[in-house]
Amino acid sequence: LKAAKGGVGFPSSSLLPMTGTNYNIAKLEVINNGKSITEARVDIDVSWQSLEYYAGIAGTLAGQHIQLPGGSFAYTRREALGVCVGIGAWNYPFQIACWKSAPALACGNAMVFKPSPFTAVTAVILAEIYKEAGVPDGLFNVVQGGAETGTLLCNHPGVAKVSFTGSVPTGKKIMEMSAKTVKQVTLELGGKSPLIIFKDCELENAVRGALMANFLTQGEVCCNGTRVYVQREIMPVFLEEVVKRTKAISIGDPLLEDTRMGALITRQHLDKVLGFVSQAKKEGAKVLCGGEAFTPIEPKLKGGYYMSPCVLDNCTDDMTCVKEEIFGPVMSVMPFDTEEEVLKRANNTTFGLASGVFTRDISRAHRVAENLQAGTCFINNYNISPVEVPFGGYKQSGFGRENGQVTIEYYSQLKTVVVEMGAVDDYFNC
Ligand SMILES: NC(=O)C1=CN([C@@H]2O[C@H](COP(=O)(O)OP(=O)(O)OC[C@H]3O[C@@H](n4cnc5c(N)ncnc54)[C@H](O)[C@@H]3O)[C@@H](O)[C@H]2O)C=CC1
Ligand SMILES: C[N+](C)(C)CCCC(=O)O
Repeated sequence: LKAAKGGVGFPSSSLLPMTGTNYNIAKLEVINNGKSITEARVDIDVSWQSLEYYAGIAGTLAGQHIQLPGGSFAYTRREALGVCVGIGAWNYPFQIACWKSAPALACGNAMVFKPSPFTAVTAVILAEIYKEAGVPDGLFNVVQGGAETGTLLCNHPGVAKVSFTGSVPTGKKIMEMSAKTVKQVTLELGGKSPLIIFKDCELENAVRGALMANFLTQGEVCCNGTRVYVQREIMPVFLEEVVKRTKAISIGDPLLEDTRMGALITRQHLDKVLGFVSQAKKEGAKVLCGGEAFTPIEPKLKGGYYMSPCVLDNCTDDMTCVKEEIFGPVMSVMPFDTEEEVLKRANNTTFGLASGVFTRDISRAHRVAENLQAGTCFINNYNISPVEVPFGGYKQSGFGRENGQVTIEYYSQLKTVVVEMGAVDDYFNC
């Protein structure tokens, strides 16, 4: 925890080469994932905040006392589920491991965590941190592997719960496997979230919000607001600003302080994202900037999986780039005229992870938030996720929540104890 906070090293770690105090988890996460060091630091901050938050909540877990007639009473106890499995995605490797294990351990469970094979390293660092903090052996375990390992964990009869972050197709398989022994399931799946920008917005904030909604972690974020609906009157000025700033994003060595966009996760994934851009062009979208493989000047970065962030104009709701999760730095922009129309279009998706609205009209903001079918609605910002605030999906984006007090309910079960203070009824008259 100390290391996460300030770069204080762990003497016992075999994985972290110690070169002073600044070789910290964030740096390792950059090497793990490819995101910029500036972002990785935020991820690690959010991670230790999650550990502290649930450590605090652990002492507050309580049941209810219910009085019954005749002096009898009942009480409820919040108890652990048992062994919980966490299966993580590669976009927020350390943070996901914390978001799952912190509430799990706070509720008295053990956790077996399987990171994505693309980002295997930092979950092991978390295990070392827990060990140093005094967590007994076996309470938090990291198992490495891919789909086969995940399948074994989900089918294991000794596992009480599976918490999964990843794609919708894998989430469906997890649910199916878990059904065999009635395991509880939390699913944090994909999205194609709408971001609605009204003409009365604070434009500067709306433009910044659109960048936040699309370009963090190279666009590989499940709750990204990739369908950007802009009220027609402000479309030209919005596009001008958003394109100007998108072009100015510094892409390159993610370990450098000035870099704001690093490399995508794999060559295959980069090709997939570039394929979405080609398909968008074929379907009539106009590339206003980016959407191409990018080669940084430094020779050592040649062959890296970089691409320039892309803004697509002339998009319509039926295009592939507007319907499917791209999971890369590609923003699709569409005009709208009325609130009623845009709400219908925004909700016309099988996903429901997040949503956003920019407006200065307070009534409109809350009305839109109420009517958007998504687990989160950001008003006048996007993609901020304080640990106190529940995060999770509607529709095929999943169910269950992470963060916030409510997550306790997803990692515990309620026992009712009924106490008779009088005689037992002679009901059978014998
Ligand atoms: N919602 C989100 O945060 C994420 C969404 N995705 C989406 O999924 C796409 C594919 O990325 P992947 O890493 O292949 O995601 P994925 O959903 O296949 O994998 C996520 C995790 O599940 C594990 N897994 C895969 N198949 C499994 C199975 N049958 N049983 C149990 N565990 C299994 C993986 O090893 C990994 O740890 C991305 O391009 C993106 O569109 C990917 C990562 C995160
Ligand atoms: C931290 N935040 C909100 C940008 C993304 C967290 C969800 C994810 O795992 O993609």
